[in-house]
Amino acid sequence: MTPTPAVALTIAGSDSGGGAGIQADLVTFAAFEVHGTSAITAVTAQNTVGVSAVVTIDPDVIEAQVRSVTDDFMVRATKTGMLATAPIVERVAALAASGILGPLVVDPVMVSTTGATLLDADAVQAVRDALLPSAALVTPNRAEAELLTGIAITSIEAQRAAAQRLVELGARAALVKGGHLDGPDAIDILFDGRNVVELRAPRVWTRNDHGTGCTLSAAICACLARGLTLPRAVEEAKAYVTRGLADGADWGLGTGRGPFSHFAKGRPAVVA
Ligand SMILES: Nc1ncnc2c1ncn2[C@@H]1O[C@H](COP(=O)(O)OP(=O)(O)OP(=O)(O)O)[C@@H](O)[C@H]1O
Ligand SMILES: Cc1ncc(COP(=O)(O)O)c(N)n1
Repeated sequence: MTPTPAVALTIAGSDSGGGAGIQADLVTFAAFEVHGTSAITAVTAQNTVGVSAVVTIDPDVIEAQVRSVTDDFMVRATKTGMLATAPIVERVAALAASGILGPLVVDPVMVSTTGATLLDADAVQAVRDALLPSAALVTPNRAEAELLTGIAITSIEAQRAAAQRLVELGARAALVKGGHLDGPDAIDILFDGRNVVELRAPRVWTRNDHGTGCTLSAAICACLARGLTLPRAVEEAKAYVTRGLADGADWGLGTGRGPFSHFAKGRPAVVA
């Protein structure tokens, strides 16, 4: 029999194409043998080519979903994804500040791989001012780190500077991802307020990279729920992403930026 799993919560948007958002998060939680719960912030009509419609959910209904989960389950860690609007960011930040979410991984989703806006312009400031102070970790990609810090990310040194700035802004730790920088390796920089760690993996040449950011933050969240330290959680999550990208590199799902593979053989090597 499988022992009772740890519980993680994702507060994010739905991707009808199943590549990113809530769908990627729940599949990733399951891969790490963590029970996944969810609060949906927005419904997107989306596929590998684009986003054709977005409906945001009333903050009261988002809060009700969160409280339904936290009133009944022991949530060990939470991640946020697409938060869409400033009022949603502010409501989620208030829930986080009240202490019911456990360690919070903030993936500051702003634009989809296919170029659609997933966070209103006026919500960026709410992420910076209200949400970052509750984050155990914030995981921006290049463009998100630039918007949040004002630092142009053109090098590893700039990634380090941005990670340090994000910690100054209130996050306990920052992972500035390098998937959108050039070079033979995909290099992410983790700063936990004391140490800088460089995570490096060979770049996989593929068009199937839709959902990698969601998957990375969900995998970190799952590992935190299982009791791993932050550096170990990030290391395990990065390995999961690299393996999945390679596994699905030649897939032909959809005609655009295809979904990431969660079917790589072998279980994630997580020991709590
Ligand atoms: N082609 C690649 N090969 C290997 N690793 C990659 C590749 N692209 C991205 N990564 C890794 O995947 C993770 C997500 O990084 P990225 O910078 O792409 O974030 P993102 O833009 O939020 O993701 P998404 O592609 O879902 O929008 C990081 O660990 C990054 O280093
Ligand atoms: C609902 C939702 N959440 C997040 C993303 C970002 O993922 P990606 O950058 O891979 O498109 C997305 N496209 N849709």
